[in-house]
Amino acid sequence: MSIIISINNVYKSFKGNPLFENINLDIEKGKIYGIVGPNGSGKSVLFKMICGFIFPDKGTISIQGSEIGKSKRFPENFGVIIDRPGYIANKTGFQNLKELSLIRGIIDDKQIIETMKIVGLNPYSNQKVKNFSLGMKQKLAICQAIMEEQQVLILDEPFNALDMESVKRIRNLLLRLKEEGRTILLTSHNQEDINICDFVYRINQCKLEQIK
Ligand SMILES: Nc1ncnc2c1ncn2[C@@H]1O[C@H](COP(=O)(O)OP(=O)(O)OP(=O)(O)O)[C@@H](O)[C@H]1O
Repeated sequence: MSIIISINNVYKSFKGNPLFENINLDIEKGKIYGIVGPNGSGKSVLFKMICGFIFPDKGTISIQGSEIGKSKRFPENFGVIIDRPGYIANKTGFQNLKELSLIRGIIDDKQIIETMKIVGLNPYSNQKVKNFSLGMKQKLAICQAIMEEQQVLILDEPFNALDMESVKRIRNLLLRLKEEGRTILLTSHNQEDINICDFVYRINQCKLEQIK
């Protein structure tokens, strides 16, 4: 068993209100983890701490053995959807993904086009992102999270705003990515989405309670 993310005795509060008290979790490579809990229970905060966007008050989070700290960069090889990504409104979906791909410079146009087709977006469309529906923007967010074959996917409500057929398509895609050995953490309020998870944890009274 290979542990890719390790959460150790993490405590996090905002303005004296605790969200997490001494939580521990080891995330195994090549599995899908679901995090559930009511609105405001801390799902997004947990994901932000794993990505190093915010820091625990106490405890540590390690990615493949190296601790995320204030001096460390965003973990490499993470594909992330947390909050809605900012897009360049006057550019097409392809142009937006192309801009993002230039940051790391590791994929070519063909890979962007392939990824767009996989999620059900037309890579050749002239439609600008400002005219995209919510579901189309969500598909674009999924594209940026997976297009560089990121090995860990941190997906906060990835099925948001998707129609039923698209939800099925993305669920199957995530299962396929898992078979390739990618590790996926997701949140959802829908039980059927949670069914694709190997392990499920519920945030309950500031703890992570395993329910699957
Ligand atoms: N930067 C911040 N400063 C202060 N409070 C914050 C901050 N970020 C999150 N919170 C608070 O932490 C709590 C948990 O927020 P979070 O967004 O993680 O909830 P969630 O479980 O993802 O909810 P939802 O299901 O609605 O998406 C909320 O009460 C929120 O107001």
